[in-house]
Amino acid sequence: MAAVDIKKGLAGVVVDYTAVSKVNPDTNSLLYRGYPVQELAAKCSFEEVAYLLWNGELPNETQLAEFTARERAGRALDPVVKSVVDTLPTTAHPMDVCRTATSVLGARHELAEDSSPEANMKKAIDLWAAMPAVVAYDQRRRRGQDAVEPREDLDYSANFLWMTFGEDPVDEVVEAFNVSMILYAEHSFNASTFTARVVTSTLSDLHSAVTAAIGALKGPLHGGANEAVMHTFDEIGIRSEESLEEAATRARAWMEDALAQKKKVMGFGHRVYKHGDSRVPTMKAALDKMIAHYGRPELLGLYNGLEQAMDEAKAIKPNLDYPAGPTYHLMGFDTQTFTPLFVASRITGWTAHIMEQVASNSLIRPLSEYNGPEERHVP
Ligand SMILES: CC(=O)SCCNC(=O)CCNC(=O)[C@H](O)C(C)(C)COP(=O)(O)OP(=O)(O)OC[C@H]1O[C@@H](n2cnc3c(N)ncnc32)[C@H](O)[C@@H]1OP(=O)(O)O
Ligand SMILES: O=C([O-])CC(=O)C(=O)O
Repeated sequence: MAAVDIKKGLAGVVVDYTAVSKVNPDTNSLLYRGYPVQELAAKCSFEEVAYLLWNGELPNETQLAEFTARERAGRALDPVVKSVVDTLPTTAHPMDVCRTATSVLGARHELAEDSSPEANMKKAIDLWAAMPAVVAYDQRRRRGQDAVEPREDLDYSANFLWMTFGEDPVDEVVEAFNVSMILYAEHSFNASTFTARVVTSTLSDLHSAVTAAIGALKGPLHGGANEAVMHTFDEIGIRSEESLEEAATRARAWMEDALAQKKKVMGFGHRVYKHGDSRVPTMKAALDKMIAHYGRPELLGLYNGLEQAMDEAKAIKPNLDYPAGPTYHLMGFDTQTFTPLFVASRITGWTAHIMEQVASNSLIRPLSEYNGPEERHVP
């Protein structure tokens, strides 16, 4: 039998063109529609970046005003979604809640079966606008709290924090949250985006594709890693009375032990970047600001200790989920809510890819090499 070149995990396989983003591991850079992500994070609101991903250009003032008005008009918690969420146990994983809510919103959308460019753009904006209410309400109901009404005077990030915590958000926190939303928005053919493109390639609808993408993002080898990072911190033990150095020493010992046991430590490594994730320095700077804001140096100790021990032992660098996890923890999100925050952001990238797939579609259907039993017959 001739040897077949199996590309396990599709590693290194170029599947299609995309104009949405460029991940370049050689220059350690990430461009959204040509713009370096660090510049977008420093100079733009998440709304501007969402507009860019969907339209290919940054909005002018008039376009931004019209776009933000559309987003603000779609923020309220859909009463049917709320009633469905209320039937789910509070022990349900928030990613399952997000996935279910997306499915309900799809089934209820007046353009559910329309995949024209105009319909898909409307569905993308509607879903993106609706998701913070779902994520925020789900965290609140698990804490025994009622839903909070959205505020039209706040931007996307500030309103997200408002609807989650019901308190006026602090500018510094909003800024760090906005950075995380921008950095999480898009990353070429990652597993969840590819999932969305596979579903779209069968000419299925946008909400079906996003529902499937949420399922793919949930796993700890992908978006679920931001939650897993916090579980690592919890396992090591967060001790607020501890100094940075003491925390780092304990974290180093934990990592050495984990690696000796050949454990995979979530928040480290990447399929494409081999010398560090382009987004980490920007997210780490946001984390540093939050550590200073909340006065929690021991978290930086844990962060540094794990990073240094991993680098020394295996030269594997952190990915975006590593600084994002403790940042969201400091802001007050439940650990299980971290990946749904990623969902709210990545809806922009997923749906940009869905629209690109529709515009230049070919059914995605690779081949496999059979290695089961030889042909046989029922006795
Ligand atoms: C936003 C995001 O989705 S970013 C990714 C988030 N995911 C994680 O943080 C999960 C942890 N990381 C990993 O599992 C991997 O690095 C992946 C899945 C992200 C990329 O994996 P791949 O490119 O398939 O590399 P693979 O898993 O084969 O690892 C290559 C080697 O590095 C090791 N390695 C890679 N990541 C890690 C890690 N996080 N901890 C320990 N060892 C690791 C592997 O054990 C393997 O070692 P070996 O050759 O001795 O067997
Ligand atoms: O690109 C990947 O494989 C995973 C990732 O970092 C992302 O989706 O943001």
